[in-house]
This record gives sequence, structure tokens and C-alpha cells, in this order.
Amino acid sequence: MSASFLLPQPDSVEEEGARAYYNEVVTALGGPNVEVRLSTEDGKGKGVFATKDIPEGETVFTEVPLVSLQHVENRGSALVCYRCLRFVGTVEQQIGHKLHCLVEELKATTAQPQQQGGGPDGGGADGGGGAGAAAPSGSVGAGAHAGGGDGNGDQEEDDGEHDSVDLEAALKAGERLEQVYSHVPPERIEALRSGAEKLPLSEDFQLPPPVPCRRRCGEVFCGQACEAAAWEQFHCLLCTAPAPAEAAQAAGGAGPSTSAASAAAAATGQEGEERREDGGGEEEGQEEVVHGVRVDRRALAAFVEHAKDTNEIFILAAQVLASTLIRAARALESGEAEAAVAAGSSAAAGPSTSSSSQQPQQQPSAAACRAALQAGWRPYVYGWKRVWWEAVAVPEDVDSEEEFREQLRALAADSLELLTAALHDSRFGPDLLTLEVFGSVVGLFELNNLGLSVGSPVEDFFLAVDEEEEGPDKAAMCKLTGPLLDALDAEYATPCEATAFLALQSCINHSCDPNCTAACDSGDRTATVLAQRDIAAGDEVTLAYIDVSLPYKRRQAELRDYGFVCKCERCTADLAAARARKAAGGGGKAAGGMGALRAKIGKRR
Ligand SMILES: C[S@@+](CC[C@H](N)C(=O)[O-])C[C@H]1O[C@@H](n2cnc3c(N)ncnc32)[C@H](O)[C@@H]1O
Repeated sequence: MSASFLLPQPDSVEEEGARAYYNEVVTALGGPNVEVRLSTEDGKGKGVFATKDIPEGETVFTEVPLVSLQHVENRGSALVCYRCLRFVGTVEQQIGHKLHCLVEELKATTAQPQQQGGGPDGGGADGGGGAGAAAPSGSVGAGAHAGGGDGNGDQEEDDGEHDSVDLEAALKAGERLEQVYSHVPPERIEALRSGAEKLPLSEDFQLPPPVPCRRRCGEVFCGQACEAAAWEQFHCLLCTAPAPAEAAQAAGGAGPSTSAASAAAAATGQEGEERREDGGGEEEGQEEVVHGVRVDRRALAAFVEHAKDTNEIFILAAQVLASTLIRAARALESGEAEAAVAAGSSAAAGPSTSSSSQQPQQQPSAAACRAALQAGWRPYVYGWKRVWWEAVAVPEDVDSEEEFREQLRALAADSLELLTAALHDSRFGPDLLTLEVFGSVVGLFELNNLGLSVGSPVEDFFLAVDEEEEGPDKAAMCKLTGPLLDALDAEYATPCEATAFLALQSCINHSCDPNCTAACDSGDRTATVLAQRDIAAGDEVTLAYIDVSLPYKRRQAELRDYGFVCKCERCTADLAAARARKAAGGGGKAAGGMGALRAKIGKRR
């Protein structure tokens, strides 16, 4: 089987399937405010259109992301639920967390010059179980250039220059560290983190207590429900903590474990297959079978570390692939996929090796595997556009585009190798865990991603203190909170920043004069599109991917990162005006002045 059946070319995406899918998505969101049209008249591909008049200020729709991930470099600024991005703990813990992570990062920076002379940086920073303190330098996203995280070669060339830059950074970090400690000593930071210190007014900012992952991998959730939902959706395959002894034993060849999934794994020949030659399989707790997928937890940890050091979007891509594997496995386990093949209602092809439809213990047919995989992949198939290394705009300082794209491709290949060392699945793996599919999923985030920003309760807390009536009570409060504010400096207001993929919102085209804005609700994991002026039935719904107060050339430059030349009315008019000026011999500037509309949809930087 070729992987191409998962990646139909956008022009050939069968229209009926796409139309049915988006109708389902819109209906599930509870209203016919909008529809998805598979092509716009001006060649922008799919677009979202109003089906009725929507007055200014009204909600166009509200949607929950299919997957989302807090940026690695933001983890030190906000302690949030791994699944829904809700702030957790208490205001005191949030402040303690921020200060602790800030201090750890500063310590790591001050220590760097002395540590140099070895291999790639790669962090090493604190290794502690909590949320990663230091931001890895090479978090890539759009511009994975940076020689990537992967330590060989060119880095050595400009070491001299880097030494002085590092030294300067180390000195600055040292000064900042002293400044932090002059306001808040280490013991107070710990007291805040542990909850031993209570701050006035903090009771007004109730947050859910953090619930750790059932395996204690270090991720936290806002409650049991979110923990369980994440586990079901993808985390059971991606959690990096060792497996409990009995699960690992079952995976070690002692026969299937209690679940039907293990039985399926045995049936599909995965038991004992492809054991790691380095002895990983012998190590208790590292391997287990989940939903018929053999999972190597140690290899997963290596995959995650590599992604954190190079491109965190690889982790989101792994979430997409893991959730696809789980949905596909469920379709097989339930007999649904075989039944679909038998009923001829699937587009699946290929010879069936079994006539059985309901028994997961038997080898599932190739056709059933394919039907199951297509079902599991469905939420993503219509969002796919191009592979990452082709989608990324080439940074200006890059000499060879070909080399640059090859570097990205190699980086993705490295990441996929680590992922396939962690997840073995002979039913779906050969089709799903390929470089083409992996690169396309990363590309999907590159071109469709949505930057989510969730406001911090810490900012609200300090604002509330500030708004208290002047007097002795406020003075006493400020005596406690003032040093914290001074130590945090601008960090006090940092929101939770994340990347997400949303089925409907990712169909909205950009305009430099958008009629909608997007906002994220910290309370219920939703992203809402709001009309910022009256929208008439039949109008296209548009958002700003970038800061549209920029002049024409800057806007086009920014949009190049999204892989397109903007065809919106404003750009068309700006271009025509610039041409007319040129023809008339003038050289004036393109008209600007849209005001500072903040782009909520957008690329991670
Ligand atoms: C988030 S998707 C929007 C949905 C997209 N049209 C589709 O077919 O899935 C972003 C892509 O849509 C296209 N696009 C969005 N806004 C555009 C615009 N103003 N001008 C030209 N192309 C645009 C570009 O191809 C861009 O990479």
C-alpha cells in the first residue's frame, strides 16, 4: 500500500467527502451561521462564508481544538493543563513557578560559557521532573534554519563570535538573577511554589488544582476528566513515563495482556516483533502494548527531547499520528472497519487476507486496516496541504534554498526515526508513520496553525491589587506583592501561548481588512470567532493572520511565511495604487493605517 491514499492532492480531494465532513463539523458546532465552500472565487482554496447576517460583536462560532500544545519556551511562564491550557494551582503557585523557572533559566545562561567546548547545547537544563524550565534555544517552528538543533558541522565556524555573545548573555543573566534575588529570596520562591505562603486577594482567583498524569510523567491537567480525555486521545501512546510492571511484562512476550488491544497486537504479529537490539525490551517498564501498538517509553522520551531541542511542532505531529492510530485501532477492535469493507461502503482497496469481520484475535485484512486508518485520519485529511520542508518560507540569510529545504527534511527524518523507534504498529505504521505523512502533518501546522493566547490570572491578580482603594490595607498588601512584581518585571503578565489545530477555523482565509477576530477562552478550552463589523449573508468570514497595521510590503513579507501572496481587496488596491504611483513617476508610500488590530490567528514565532 502506498501512503498516498492518506494524502490526496488538494485538487483531487473528493468533493463529496470534504463537503460531508465540513457539514458535520459545522453542525456539531451547533449552528448554520457559516458554511465551508471548497473553493473561493479568487483562488484562495477553501473558505468560510456566512449563511446569514451576523451583526458586529456577535459570535460567529466557537470551537474546541483537535490538538494543542503550549509552546516549550512558554512553559516556565504559565503552569497550565496539558490538554486544555487552563491555568492550574493557585496564584501563589503560578508566581512561584514563574520565578523558579526564571531563576533556573538565568542560572543555566550564566553557567553556559564555562560549560562550552563540547557538543550541541541541548539543554541539560535541570532535568527536573517539572515543567521544562529553560527554553531550548532551537525551538524552530517556522524557521528551522538555525543549523537546526543537530549538533554537527557549521556551528564551530563562528565560535569566536558566539563566545562573546554568550559571555554578554551570561553577564546580563547574572545581573538579572541578582535583581530577582534582591527582591525575592530562594526560600520565598519555594514557599510560593509549595503553597506555604498565601497572598492577600488570591482567594478571588480560584484555579483548579493540578492533577498529575496517572504515570507521573511530569504533565499536569486541570482535572481527572481532562487527564482521562488526553490519555484516551493520544497520551496513552505518548506518555514518556515507564509502564507499570504488569503491562511491561505482558509486552515482554508473556502473552497478551488483559486488553483486547493486546490480543490484537498478538494477532497482528507484533508480540516480540522488532525488539530493540540495544536491550531496551529487556528493561522493565520501557515497553508495553497499547491499542495494539507496541510502545517503547524510553524511545519516546528521546523523541520528545529531540523535538524540544529542534521543533516542538514534531510533538503536535506525534499527537495527530497517535490519535489517528488510536481511532484506527478502535475501528478495527470494534469490527467497524471490517464491516465497512464487507458492506462496500469504504473506498478501501487491496486483497483481504481474512474473511472474518468481528474477531480482533484474527489477522485483520489489509482492506480493513486501510479503512480503519482512513477513518482515524479523517479529521486531518482535509487540512493537509504541503510537506513542511516545502511549505516553509526561506529566510533571507539563507544562501542555498535547496540545502535549507534538505536540512529541514533531514531534521524531520531524524524526528520520525525517533518516533518510529517508539511506536511500532504493523497494521497502520507502514502507511501512517512515513516521512511524507509526518512532513505533511508538520506542514499542516505550518500553514494552518492557530496561535492561542490565554490571559494569565497572575496579571489579573496584580491588577486587582493595584485597583484596591488607597490606604493602610493596600499599603500592607503592596509590601508583600511589590517585591514579587519587581522580581517578575514584565514576566508578570505573560499569557499562556500555544499552537493548535481547529477543523473549522483553519478554513478561514486571511484578509488585511478582516471582518472577524479570534479569541481564546481560558475557562473552557474554546476558541471563538467574533464579528468585528456587520457581516452579510454570503460574505466571506476573514481573520488577520498578521499585524495588518503594517504597510503593504511588510504584510506581504510576513504572509510569505504562510506560503502565499495575499489576494485580499486591500492588498489588491494597495498594489494597484503603488503601480499607478510608479507609472506617474512618484514614489510615495503605500497607504497604511488600519489601526493596531491584533492578529490572533497566526504563526508561532
Ligand atoms: C489557514 S488556510 C485557510 C484555508 C485554505 N484556503 C484552505 O483551502 O484550506 C491558509 C491558506 O489559505 C490560503 N489563503 C488564505 N488567505 C489568503 C489570501 N488572503 N490570499 C491568498 N491565499 C490565501 C493560502 O493558501 C494559505 O496558505
